[in-house]
Amino acid sequence: MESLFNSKLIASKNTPESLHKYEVKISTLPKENGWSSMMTLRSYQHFWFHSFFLKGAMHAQDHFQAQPGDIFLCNFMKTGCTWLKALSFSIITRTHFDDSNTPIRNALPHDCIPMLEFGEYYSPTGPKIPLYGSHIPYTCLPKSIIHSRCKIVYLCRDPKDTFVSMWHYFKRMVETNKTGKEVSFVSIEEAIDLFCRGVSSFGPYWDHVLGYWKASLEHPERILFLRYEAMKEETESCVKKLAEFFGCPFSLEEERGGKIEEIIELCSFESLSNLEVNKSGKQVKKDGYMENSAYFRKGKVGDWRNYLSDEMGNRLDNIMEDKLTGSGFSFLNK
Ligand SMILES: Nc1ncnc2c1ncn2[C@@H]1O[C@H](COP(=O)(O)OS(=O)(=O)O)[C@@H](OP(=O)(O)O)[C@H]1O
Repeated sequence: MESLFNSKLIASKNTPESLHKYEVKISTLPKENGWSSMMTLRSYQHFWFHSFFLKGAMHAQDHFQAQPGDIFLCNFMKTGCTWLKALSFSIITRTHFDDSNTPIRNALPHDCIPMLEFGEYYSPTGPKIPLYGSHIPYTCLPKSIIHSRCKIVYLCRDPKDTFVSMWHYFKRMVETNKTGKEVSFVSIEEAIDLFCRGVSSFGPYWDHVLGYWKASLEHPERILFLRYEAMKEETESCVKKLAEFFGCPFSLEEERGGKIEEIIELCSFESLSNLEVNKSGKQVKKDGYMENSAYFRKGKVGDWRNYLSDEMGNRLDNIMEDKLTGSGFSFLNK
């Protein structure tokens, strides 16, 4: 495990100046007004991106130099990356921190593991570990990630729960904006129409899933494909799988000493959502802020039923199934 800490992080951090040329390019790309007047989406390499993420993604494509020992935690938005980050960070740093002094107790998991498209190539808190998060689709990842053969964990989630989670998250973002302008936000009915057309942050969701799914079939030793629902149902076996995949499996002694349970408990929805930092902390952004509590809404499987009719749910399921046909992956299979 020591080697994980010694891996060299090489990157050029982005700056407002270095991002300017991307802003110019982005302004020429096809656009959709998206879900809100403050969230224009731009089409780039067959996916829809919010300009803010796209700037960072383009900069990463040009400048990010992955190292063979780096590990990327990738997902479409709202499929559980806060949880995956907390678990992965805890697994990898378990010989450096224990339950009482882990940075997870005092920082949002997103502040422990940097996000590639935010241009944060170094974690603001905690040790320099070669873990990164990203929502960038597989085919749009910086080439050095593919060529250096680093490991990738991909987490997906039932599309209906993902959509509902996303709608709530962006609604909250719009409500806390500081632009001083009146900002519109779509109804859930309009939003699902857009989602079903593939128009959502990092959408289409099906192409996002397919990119990583196909890559995981081609390179199973390098890409671990996980589902949120399986993590909920069999958390222990997923945590063991992650540790093995990261190259730091739990020893018998750790297993007997309850290390796995300790990590699962620390990273559970109940525990994380009740930490002071996650109850009252905020992520300050250009146009406002996002309360850390927005990353911990309900954490339930099947919550979509409280917001979508059966007809809306079936429509989304049918579109997803249609797009995934022939891939060997289906959200309808367990
Ligand atoms: N520890 C833990 N366990 C289980 N589920 C959890 C956990 N932490 C966050 N969540 C739920 O994950 C949803 C947020 O997804 P992401 O973390 O991917 O959001 S983001 O893309 O980083 O903004 C969001 O789902 P919804 O509750 O359905 O909105 C969170 O509540």
